[in-house]
Amino acid sequence: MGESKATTTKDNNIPLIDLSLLNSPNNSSSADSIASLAAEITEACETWGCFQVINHGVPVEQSRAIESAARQFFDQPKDEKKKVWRYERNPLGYHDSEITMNVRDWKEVFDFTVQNPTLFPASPDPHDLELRELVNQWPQFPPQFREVCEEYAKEIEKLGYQLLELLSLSLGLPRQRLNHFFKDQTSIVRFNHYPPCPNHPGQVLGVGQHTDSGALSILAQDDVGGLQVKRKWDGEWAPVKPNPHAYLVIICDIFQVWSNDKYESVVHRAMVNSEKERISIVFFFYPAHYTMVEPLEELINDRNPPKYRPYNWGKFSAARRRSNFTKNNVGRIQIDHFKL
Ligand SMILES: O=C(O)CCC(=O)C(=O)O
Ligand SMILES: [Fe+2]
Repeated sequence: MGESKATTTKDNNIPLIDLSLLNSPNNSSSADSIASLAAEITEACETWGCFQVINHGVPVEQSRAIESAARQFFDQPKDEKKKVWRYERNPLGYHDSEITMNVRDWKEVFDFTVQNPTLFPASPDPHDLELRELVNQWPQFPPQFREVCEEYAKEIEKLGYQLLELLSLSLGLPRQRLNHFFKDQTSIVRFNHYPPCPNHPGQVLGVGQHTDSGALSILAQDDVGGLQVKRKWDGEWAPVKPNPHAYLVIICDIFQVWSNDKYESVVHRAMVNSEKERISIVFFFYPAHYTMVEPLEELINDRNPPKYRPYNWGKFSAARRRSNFTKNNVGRIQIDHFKL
């Protein structure tokens, strides 16, 4: 008999975690049941660097409303969308020319922040202490676009905190250990729209392989499919099958640093479809701009010394944004630059 190395999660199925314990009306979650949820998350993060959640508490009407608003917005002529064009001083709104790892992506995007306005460094220069207020740009059409986005942001932020607390427990830390980093959060909700790509579907990527730079990303996608995550144990691409009831939770670079590499951010990409357009909606949970990101002191010791030197989230993120505008991200800043 061949030896079986299969564990519960090391197959082709991204772990599915049920959060009904936290989101049912009369939830009487005991410490034990929360601990077992946290243990599921530990395994998922170590094995995959991502997991799906169901019974996540975000009302279905709100996810439907935001998907429909995104679709109606992108369906407009380019000139209409350009009325909320993002520019370097205020990088929120619409744009269509993102570059991932030096390759132009086949997509258009609309971004808004969860806190409006959001305080952010004016430049990546570490000596420049000037801050700027980033202000959302709301389109006139579809009507209620702004309300739909703001309502959704409140719900997805609640889920973000629930996941943050479970992740903190999953690392053996107090439940609210990480919450303070998000007091003045710089989080963004992003709509990604990938038009059909009839000519070169094999060569063009909707978004090239990358890791997300924040703490976690919470991703919803429509029924077309195309998102893939890289399996950590063999480097193969695994498709994330569309599930209208689930979000994909992605461990991002900040968790990799906080956990001193116990959790690694997951590499992912989106393929284009030759016939169908595709939409995804991502919540990027980002801490306050002044956050110094470094391995958490409780998780390091003589045998496990810090693997990263501290970096400033706002400056890091400003440098990433600058490289999007210069359309040249050769040497784009990565957490590897802070590796000890
Ligand atoms: O559209 C997708 O499924 C992936 C999007 C993504 O990875 C991103 O926006 O960072
Ligand atoms: Fe991503």
